[in-house]
Amino acid sequence: MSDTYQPDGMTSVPRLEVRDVTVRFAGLTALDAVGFNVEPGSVHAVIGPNGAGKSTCFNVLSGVYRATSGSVRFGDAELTAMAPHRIAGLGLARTFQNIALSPHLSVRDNLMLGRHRLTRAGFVSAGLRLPSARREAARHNARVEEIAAFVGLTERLDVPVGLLPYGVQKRVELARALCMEPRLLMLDEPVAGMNGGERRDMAELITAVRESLGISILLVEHDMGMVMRLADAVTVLDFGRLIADGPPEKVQNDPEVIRAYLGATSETEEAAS
Ligand SMILES: Nc1ncnc2c1ncn2[C@@H]1O[C@H](COP(=O)(O)OP(=O)(O)OP(=O)(O)O)[C@@H](O)[C@H]1O
Repeated sequence: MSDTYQPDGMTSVPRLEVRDVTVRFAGLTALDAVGFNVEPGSVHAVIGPNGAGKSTCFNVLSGVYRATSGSVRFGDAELTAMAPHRIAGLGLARTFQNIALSPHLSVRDNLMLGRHRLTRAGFVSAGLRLPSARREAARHNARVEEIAAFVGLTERLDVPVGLLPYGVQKRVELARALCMEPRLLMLDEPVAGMNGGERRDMAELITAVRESLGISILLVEHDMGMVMRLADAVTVLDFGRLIADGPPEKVQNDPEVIRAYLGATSETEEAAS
Protein backbone atom coordinates (compact mmCIF):
# COMPACT_ATOMS: atom_id res chain seq x y z
CA MET A 1 0.00 0.00 0.00
CA SER A 2 1.32 3.46 -0.89
CA ASP A 3 1.26 6.21 1.72
CA THR A 4 1.22 9.11 -0.73
CA TYR A 5 -2.51 9.19 -1.30
CA GLN A 6 -4.06 12.58 -0.55
CA PRO A 7 -7.51 14.06 -0.88
CA ASP A 8 -8.09 15.75 -4.21
CA GLY A 9 -9.20 19.34 -3.54
CA MET A 10 -11.80 18.05 -1.11
CA THR A 11 -14.05 20.48 0.70
CA SER A 12 -14.84 19.92 4.37
CA VAL A 13 -16.54 16.74 5.55
CA PRO A 14 -20.00 17.49 6.99
CA ARG A 15 -21.87 15.46 9.59
CA LEU A 16 -24.51 13.02 8.34
CA GLU A 17 -27.71 13.35 10.37
CA VAL A 18 -30.36 10.65 10.13
CA ARG A 19 -33.59 11.70 11.87
CA ASP A 20 -36.70 9.60 12.50
CA VAL A 21 -36.38 7.69 9.26
CA THR A 22 -39.21 5.25 8.63
CA VAL A 23 -39.45 2.96 5.60
CA ARG A 24 -42.53 0.79 4.99
CA PHE A 25 -42.95 -1.86 2.34
CA ALA A 26 -46.58 -2.98 1.94
CA GLY A 27 -47.34 -3.49 5.63
CA LEU A 28 -43.78 -4.29 6.72
CA THR A 29 -41.87 -1.60 8.62
CA ALA A 30 -38.25 -2.10 7.56
CA LEU A 31 -37.06 1.00 9.46
CA ASP A 32 -38.99 2.51 12.36
CA ALA A 33 -38.10 6.12 13.26
CA VAL A 34 -34.34 5.44 13.15
CA GLY A 35 -31.94 8.28 13.96
CA PHE A 36 -28.16 8.58 14.38
CA ASN A 37 -25.28 10.89 13.42
CA VAL A 38 -22.11 10.05 11.55
CA GLU A 39 -19.48 12.47 12.84
CA PRO A 40 -17.00 13.93 10.33
CA GLY A 41 -13.93 11.73 9.89
CA SER A 42 -15.28 8.86 11.98
CA VAL A 43 -15.80 5.19 11.20
CA HIS A 44 -19.43 4.39 12.03
CA ALA A 45 -20.85 0.88 11.85
CA VAL A 46 -24.48 -0.16 11.45
CA ILE A 47 -24.99 -3.70 12.71
CA GLY A 48 -27.89 -6.01 13.53
CA PRO A 49 -29.22 -9.51 12.89
CA ASN A 50 -30.49 -10.57 9.44
CA GLY A 51 -33.46 -8.52 8.30
CA ALA A 52 -32.78 -5.77 10.88
CA GLY A 53 -32.94 -3.03 8.22
CA LYS A 54 -29.25 -2.34 7.57
CA SER A 55 -29.40 -2.54 3.78
CA THR A 56 -32.63 -0.56 3.77
CA CYS A 57 -30.84 2.14 5.74
CA PHE A 58 -27.97 2.22 3.19
CA ASN A 59 -30.47 2.31 0.35
CA VAL A 60 -32.23 5.32 1.85
CA LEU A 61 -28.96 7.18 2.41
CA SER A 62 -27.81 6.60 -1.17
CA GLY A 63 -31.21 7.46 -2.69
CA VAL A 64 -32.09 3.96 -3.94
CA TYR A 65 -35.14 3.84 -1.61
CA ARG A 66 -37.32 6.78 -0.65
CA ALA A 67 -38.04 7.07 3.09
CA THR A 68 -41.74 7.00 4.01
CA SER A 69 -40.96 9.76 6.52
CA GLY A 70 -38.00 11.34 8.31
CA SER A 71 -34.98 13.28 7.17
CA VAL A 72 -31.37 12.65 6.17
CA ARG A 73 -29.08 15.68 6.10
CA PHE A 74 -25.50 15.86 4.91
CA GLY A 75 -24.34 19.29 6.08
CA ASP A 76 -26.92 21.68 4.63
CA ALA A 77 -28.26 19.25 2.04
CA GLU A 78 -31.48 17.31 2.60
CA LEU A 79 -31.01 13.94 0.86
CA THR A 80 -34.38 12.25 1.27
CA ALA A 81 -35.91 13.52 -1.98
CA MET A 82 -32.71 13.43 -4.06
CA ALA A 83 -31.91 11.09 -6.94
CA PRO A 84 -28.94 8.74 -6.39
CA HIS A 85 -26.68 10.61 -8.86
CA ARG A 86 -27.24 13.90 -7.03
CA ILE A 87 -26.43 12.27 -3.69
CA ALA A 88 -23.27 10.83 -5.25
CA GLY A 89 -22.51 14.34 -6.52
CA LEU A 90 -22.46 15.59 -2.91
CA GLY A 91 -19.70 13.08 -2.15
CA LEU A 92 -21.53 10.01 -0.83
CA ALA A 93 -20.04 6.95 -2.53
CA ARG A 94 -20.97 3.36 -1.77
CA THR A 95 -20.03 -0.21 -2.42
CA PHE A 96 -22.55 -3.04 -2.64
CA GLN A 97 -23.02 -6.30 -0.74
CA ASN A 98 -22.77 -8.20 -4.02
CA ILE A 99 -19.94 -7.00 -6.22
CA ALA A 100 -21.27 -4.51 -8.79
CA LEU A 101 -18.35 -4.18 -11.20
CA SER A 102 -18.15 -4.81 -14.96
CA PRO A 103 -16.34 -8.20 -15.03
CA HIS A 104 -15.15 -7.95 -18.65
CA LEU A 105 -13.58 -4.52 -18.20
CA SER A 106 -10.10 -4.05 -16.77
CA VAL A 107 -9.53 -2.71 -13.28
CA ARG A 108 -8.42 0.58 -14.88
CA ASP A 109 -11.64 0.92 -16.89
CA ASN A 110 -13.80 0.08 -13.89
CA LEU A 111 -11.99 2.76 -11.88
CA MET A 112 -12.34 5.26 -14.75
CA LEU A 113 -16.12 4.65 -14.59
CA GLY A 114 -15.88 5.79 -10.96
CA ARG A 115 -14.48 9.12 -12.24
CA HIS A 116 -17.53 9.65 -14.41
CA ARG A 117 -19.32 12.16 -12.18
CA LEU A 118 -16.16 14.29 -12.07
CA THR A 119 -15.74 14.40 -15.86
CA ARG A 120 -16.37 17.83 -17.35
CA ALA A 121 -15.65 17.16 -21.06
CA GLY A 122 -18.89 16.52 -22.94
CA PHE A 123 -19.44 13.64 -25.33
CA VAL A 124 -18.70 15.83 -28.35
CA SER A 125 -15.32 17.15 -27.22
CA ALA A 126 -14.33 13.71 -25.91
CA GLY A 127 -15.46 12.10 -29.18
CA LEU A 128 -13.53 14.64 -31.24
CA ARG A 129 -10.49 14.06 -29.04
CA LEU A 130 -10.07 17.76 -28.40
CA PRO A 131 -6.90 18.68 -26.44
CA SER A 132 -8.94 19.80 -23.43
CA ALA A 133 -10.72 16.42 -23.28
CA ARG A 134 -7.39 14.58 -23.72
CA ARG A 135 -5.83 16.56 -20.89
CA GLU A 136 -8.79 15.79 -18.65
CA ALA A 137 -8.62 12.07 -19.48
CA ALA A 138 -4.89 12.07 -18.65
CA ARG A 139 -5.60 13.75 -15.32
CA HIS A 140 -8.23 11.16 -14.43
CA ASN A 141 -5.93 8.35 -15.48
CA ALA A 142 -3.16 9.70 -13.23
CA ARG A 143 -5.58 9.86 -10.28
CA VAL A 144 -6.80 6.32 -11.00
CA GLU A 145 -3.18 5.11 -10.91
CA GLU A 146 -2.59 6.93 -7.63
CA ILE A 147 -5.66 5.36 -6.02
CA ALA A 148 -4.79 1.93 -7.45
CA ALA A 149 -1.32 2.22 -5.86
CA PHE A 150 -2.84 3.15 -2.50
CA VAL A 151 -5.19 0.18 -2.58
CA GLY A 152 -2.45 -2.19 -3.81
CA LEU A 153 -3.84 -2.76 -7.31
CA THR A 154 -1.07 -1.34 -9.50
CA GLU A 155 -0.03 -4.76 -10.82
CA ARG A 156 -3.65 -5.62 -11.70
CA LEU A 157 -4.67 -2.41 -13.49
CA ASP A 158 -4.96 -4.04 -16.90
CA VAL A 159 -6.50 -7.34 -15.77
CA PRO A 160 -10.23 -7.92 -16.44
CA VAL A 161 -11.97 -7.72 -13.07
CA GLY A 162 -13.79 -11.03 -13.57
CA LEU A 163 -10.45 -12.89 -13.56
CA LEU A 164 -9.40 -11.59 -10.14
CA PRO A 165 -9.88 -13.45 -6.83
CA TYR A 166 -12.95 -12.40 -4.85
CA GLY A 167 -11.01 -10.56 -2.14
CA VAL A 168 -9.22 -8.46 -4.77
CA GLN A 169 -12.52 -7.66 -6.51
CA LYS A 170 -13.80 -6.25 -3.21
CA ARG A 171 -10.74 -3.98 -3.12
CA VAL A 172 -11.49 -2.84 -6.67
CA GLU A 173 -15.00 -1.89 -5.54
CA LEU A 174 -13.59 0.15 -2.70
CA ALA A 175 -11.07 1.78 -5.07
CA ARG A 176 -13.85 2.65 -7.50
CA ALA A 177 -15.80 4.35 -4.71
CA LEU A 178 -12.62 6.29 -3.80
CA CYS A 179 -12.33 7.39 -7.42
CA MET A 180 -15.50 9.43 -6.82
CA GLU A 181 -13.52 11.51 -4.28
CA PRO A 182 -16.11 10.83 -1.55
CA ARG A 183 -16.60 12.76 1.66
CA LEU A 184 -18.64 9.86 3.07
CA LEU A 185 -17.70 6.35 2.01
CA MET A 186 -20.42 3.74 2.56
CA LEU A 187 -19.26 0.12 2.63
CA ASP A 188 -21.91 -2.61 2.52
CA GLU A 189 -20.38 -5.72 4.13
CA PRO A 190 -16.80 -5.04 2.97
CA VAL A 191 -15.40 -8.36 4.27
CA ALA A 192 -18.35 -10.68 3.53
CA GLY A 193 -17.13 -13.95 2.01
CA MET A 194 -13.45 -13.18 2.66
CA ASN A 195 -10.90 -15.42 4.35
CA GLY A 196 -8.95 -14.33 7.45
CA GLY A 197 -6.00 -12.82 5.57
CA GLU A 198 -8.25 -10.90 3.20
CA ARG A 199 -10.28 -9.59 6.15
CA ARG A 200 -7.15 -8.29 7.87
CA ASP A 201 -5.97 -6.59 4.66
CA MET A 202 -9.37 -4.94 4.17
CA ALA A 203 -9.45 -3.72 7.78
CA GLU A 204 -5.97 -2.20 7.31
CA LEU A 205 -7.10 -0.56 4.11
CA ILE A 206 -10.18 0.99 5.74
CA THR A 207 -8.01 2.37 8.55
CA ALA A 208 -5.55 3.75 5.99
CA VAL A 209 -8.37 5.45 4.06
CA ARG A 210 -9.61 7.16 7.20
CA GLU A 211 -6.14 8.22 8.28
CA SER A 212 -5.01 9.47 4.87
CA LEU A 213 -8.20 11.18 3.76
CA GLY A 214 -10.04 12.14 6.94
CA ILE A 215 -13.35 11.23 5.30
CA SER A 216 -16.25 9.60 7.15
CA ILE A 217 -16.80 5.89 6.67
CA LEU A 218 -20.16 4.23 7.29
CA LEU A 219 -20.16 0.47 7.16
CA VAL A 220 -22.62 -2.36 7.46
CA GLU A 221 -20.83 -5.48 8.61
CA HIS A 222 -21.59 -8.86 10.18
CA ASP A 223 -18.03 -9.51 11.36
CA MET A 224 -18.36 -8.29 14.94
CA GLY A 225 -14.64 -8.47 15.72
CA MET A 226 -13.89 -6.19 12.80
CA VAL A 227 -16.64 -3.74 13.77
CA MET A 228 -15.45 -3.53 17.35
CA ARG A 229 -11.82 -2.96 16.27
CA LEU A 230 -12.51 -0.43 13.52
CA ALA A 231 -15.53 1.61 14.52
CA ASP A 232 -15.63 4.78 16.61
CA ALA A 233 -19.40 4.46 16.93
CA VAL A 234 -21.88 1.65 16.41
CA THR A 235 -25.63 1.81 15.70
CA VAL A 236 -27.52 -1.42 16.35
CA LEU A 237 -30.78 -2.18 14.56
CA ASP A 238 -33.19 -5.02 15.31
CA PHE A 239 -36.47 -5.54 13.42
CA GLY A 240 -36.14 -2.02 11.99
CA ARG A 241 -35.74 -0.34 15.39
CA LEU A 242 -32.63 1.29 16.79
CA ILE A 243 -31.81 -0.62 19.99
CA ALA A 244 -28.38 0.86 20.82
CA ASP A 245 -26.03 3.58 19.62
CA GLY A 246 -22.63 4.63 20.94
CA PRO A 247 -18.98 3.60 21.28
CA PRO A 248 -18.26 -0.10 20.59
CA GLU A 249 -17.41 -1.02 24.17
CA LYS A 250 -20.74 0.38 25.41
CA VAL A 251 -22.81 -1.23 22.66
CA GLN A 252 -21.07 -4.59 23.05
CA ASN A 253 -22.23 -4.85 26.68
CA ASP A 254 -25.76 -3.55 26.13
CA PRO A 255 -28.24 -6.20 27.37
CA GLU A 256 -30.67 -5.54 24.52
CA VAL A 257 -27.93 -6.01 21.93
CA ILE A 258 -26.81 -9.25 23.55
CA ARG A 259 -30.42 -10.44 23.60
CA ALA A 260 -30.97 -9.53 19.91
CA TYR A 261 -27.85 -11.44 18.85
CA LEU A 262 -28.41 -14.44 21.10
CA GLY A 263 -32.04 -14.59 19.96
CA ALA A 264 -30.91 -14.53 16.35
CA THR A 265 -28.43 -17.33 17.04
CA SER A 266 -30.95 -19.57 18.78
CA GLU A 267 -33.51 -18.99 15.98
CA THR A 268 -30.88 -19.99 13.42
CA GLU A 269 -30.01 -23.05 15.47
CA GLU A 270 -33.69 -24.00 15.76
CA ALA A 271 -34.15 -23.58 12.01
CA ALA A 272 -31.10 -25.77 11.37
CA SER A 273 -32.25 -28.54 13.72
N1 LIG B 1 -37.61 -3.81 -1.62
C1 LIG B 1 -38.19 -4.43 -0.59
N2 LIG B 1 -39.50 -4.79 -0.64
C2 LIG B 1 -40.09 -5.40 0.41
N3 LIG B 1 -39.47 -5.70 1.57
C3 LIG B 1 -38.16 -5.36 1.67
C4 LIG B 1 -37.46 -4.71 0.61
N4 LIG B 1 -36.17 -4.49 1.01
C5 LIG B 1 -36.08 -5.00 2.27
N5 LIG B 1 -37.28 -5.50 2.65
C6 LIG B 1 -37.59 -6.10 3.97
O1 LIG B 1 -37.20 -5.17 4.96
C7 LIG B 1 -36.63 -5.84 6.10
C8 LIG B 1 -35.22 -5.32 6.34
O2 LIG B 1 -34.40 -5.82 5.28
P1 LIG B 1 -32.88 -5.39 5.08
O3 LIG B 1 -32.40 -6.04 3.83
O4 LIG B 1 -32.76 -3.91 5.17
O5 LIG B 1 -32.19 -6.05 6.35
P2 LIG B 1 -30.64 -6.28 6.63
O6 LIG B 1 -30.43 -5.89 8.05
O7 LIG B 1 -29.82 -5.61 5.61
O8 LIG B 1 -30.53 -7.86 6.49
P3 LIG B 1 -29.26 -8.77 6.02
O9 LIG B 1 -28.28 -8.74 7.13
O10 LIG B 1 -29.90 -10.13 5.88
O11 LIG B 1 -28.74 -8.21 4.74
C9 LIG B 1 -36.68 -7.34 5.77
O12 LIG B 1 -37.83 -7.88 6.38
C10 LIG B 1 -36.78 -7.37 4.26
O13 LIG B 1 -37.45 -8.53 3.83
